Amino acid sequence: MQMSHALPHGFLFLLFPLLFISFLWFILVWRCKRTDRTHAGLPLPPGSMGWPCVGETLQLYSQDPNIFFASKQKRYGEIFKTHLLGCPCVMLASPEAARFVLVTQSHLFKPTYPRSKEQMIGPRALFFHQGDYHARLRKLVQGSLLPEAIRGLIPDIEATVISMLDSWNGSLVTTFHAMKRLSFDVGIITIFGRQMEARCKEELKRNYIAVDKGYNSFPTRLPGTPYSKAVAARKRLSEILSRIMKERREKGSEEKDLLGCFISATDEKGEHLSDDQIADNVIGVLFAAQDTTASVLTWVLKYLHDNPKLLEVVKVLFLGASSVLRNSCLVDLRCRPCFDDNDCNGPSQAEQMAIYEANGCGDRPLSWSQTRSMPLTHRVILETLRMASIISFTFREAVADVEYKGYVIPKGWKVMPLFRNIHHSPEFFQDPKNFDPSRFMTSPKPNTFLPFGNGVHACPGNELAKLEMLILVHHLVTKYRWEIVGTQDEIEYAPFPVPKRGLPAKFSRISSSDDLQRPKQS
Ligand code: HEM
Repeated sequence: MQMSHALPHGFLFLLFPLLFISFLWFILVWRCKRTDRTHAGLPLPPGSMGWPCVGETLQLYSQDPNIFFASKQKRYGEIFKTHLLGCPCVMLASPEAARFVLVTQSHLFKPTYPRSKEQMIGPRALFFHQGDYHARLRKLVQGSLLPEAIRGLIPDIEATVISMLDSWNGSLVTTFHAMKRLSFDVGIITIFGRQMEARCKEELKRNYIAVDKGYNSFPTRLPGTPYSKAVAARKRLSEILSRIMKERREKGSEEKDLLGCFISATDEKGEHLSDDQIADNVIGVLFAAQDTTASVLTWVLKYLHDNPKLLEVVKVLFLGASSVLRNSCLVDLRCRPCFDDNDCNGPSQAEQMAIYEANGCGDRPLSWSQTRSMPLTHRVILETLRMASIISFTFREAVADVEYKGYVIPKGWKVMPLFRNIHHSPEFFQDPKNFDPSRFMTSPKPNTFLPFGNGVHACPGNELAKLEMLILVHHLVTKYRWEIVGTQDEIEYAPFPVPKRGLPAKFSRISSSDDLQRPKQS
């Protein structure tokens, strides 16, 4: 009796887990088979979906994400599938594929962001949208960021750069944090013009910093967590912005800054944007502008620091000095066309010290045309954008089953054009690991250089970002030297890649008798 009783118990004890595992296995196989079958007979792209539920998320986060993407591309080619953060994804690593998703078939791929991030920035910000609403907002933002619109901002950006550099003099600075402060201030100038009251700016800044801190934290409303503090700060930001808008409307002011454009804009029915729509877009632009520009600026400083001969040439590339240049740059710059006679003849090639001297050693402000005549510095910025590729990829979601090169990208799947893989491919950029601004002497092949994205959502702030960088580099290299402190080659993700610990560096002002006035004749 006892025996016959014991047997079924032991059997059941084993049977239930076995049944449960078989059931899970069946669901998994069935789901895979079903997705493989249901898309017009086309196969899914090659690749691995990893473990049930977690997919390949652990593999991605347990190593440098760029190694994850690069090794996948090596194994599967330019299009492959994976499963990350609970979502099936297709990754695309060719210029042609990036153009397909972002430009030619962009209507089949909508922008997609985690809900918590969308709520934090504001769901009416342009980058969450497609179609008419997006086009309307984009026209306004783009209009305020065109070269004609931003050239008037130079004196204010320059004043901000000069006072910031002065405040760093003699101190140890976390470069990335300092650059964040700079790009925040430039964002404020662009949105609110030069008139903003100091008290109001401080209030905006304090709350914006709280939002920024909570933005990448775990999204829980538990009191005291960075996320819940960020939510409260975000609410206060909306209130502050409503107050500013009310004051402007009451005064009847017709400012031409971005906020002014938002306030005065009407649609075809004559309707204005609501305060919430404006607030979400103001905060959206600040977010889009700050960490991106700050990360790239941090890398510019790192690359210039690591390439002293290049720094020398950026400072002092002056007329008819090709022989001097050759001596100074041949040493380790692998004298390519940009550093020989062809490149240094002609006034457009005289670089930072020449501009500094032409402006009475900094007595007169930079002009727009001077910022357009910094070709080597400009190439340094482009090469930094390529090398650092701070936006390694972007996300879209397929709104229908889409066929690409004989594969199906199923509706609802995330689609990720991999900018960094393209920027680091030897097929498009020879010797891609080498920092070599001269490669931008000729334009890159179409769709191979996408630091600002491409298509309807491409970055409208790219000219402003470059202008800010040119102004900073001008004042930095003509008046300061900087030494990086501590480890130099590790990277951290904040969330964009930046040098470890934000690149701590010591800045010191150079007196006019110092060695920067003329290149060393080595
Ligand atoms: C070096 C600095 C910057 C980089 C690398 C950068 C990069 C990008 C990229 C790659 C996109 C497209 C994202 C996508 O397609 O999913 C984008 C969009 C955007 N960027 Fe930038 N950006 C920078 C600076 C700025 C600045 C300074 C501003 C504004 C002042 C700005 C405003 C925007 C906005 C509003 C969008 C969304 C456009 C839309 O959805 O239509 N960005 N940025």
